[in-house]
Amino acid sequence: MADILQQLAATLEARKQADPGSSYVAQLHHKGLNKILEKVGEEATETLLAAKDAAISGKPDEVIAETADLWFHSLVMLSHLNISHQDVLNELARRMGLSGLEEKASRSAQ
Ligand SMILES: N=c1c2ncn([C@@H]3O[C@H](COP(=O)(O)OP(=O)(O)OP(=O)(O)O)[C@@H](O)[C@H]3O)c2ncn1[C@@H]1O[C@H](COP(=O)(O)O)[C@@H](O)[C@H]1O
Repeated sequence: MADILQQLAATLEARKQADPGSSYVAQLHHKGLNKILEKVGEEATETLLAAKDAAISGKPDEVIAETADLWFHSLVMLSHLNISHQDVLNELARRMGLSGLEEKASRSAQ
């Protein structure tokens, strides 16, 4: 999993210098942050619609494909902002073993 993210992130970084005529990722960078955010929002909506459908049909294919689209466009967003995907993985690692309920309670106690 981390390997795939690593490989994809390296490709996304390289595509910043690529020709928008021959690369979808270069095209997104060329169009700018607003276009990238539009795609993230669009893919998030498509993911939740696919999840609702999957809950009814029991078929996971569409929700898997839409989640991949969402993760991919989120990685493009991070790359555009020069934020490493590794920082997100580190944040998830930091949270390992920290109960979401405990974390929420510690916030409201502050
Ligand atoms: N993982 C992906 C990936 N997932 C989804 N997509 C593209 O994301 C787009 C999703 O947009 P939509 O489904 O909304 O389709 P659309 O209607 O064509 O999009 P818009 O016109 O609305 O922008 C499609 O064009 C998909 O092909 C991806 N494009 C690229 N990658 C990875 O990025 C690498 C670099 O891609 P290029 O920059 O194109 O070489 C590839 O080798 C892949 O590893």
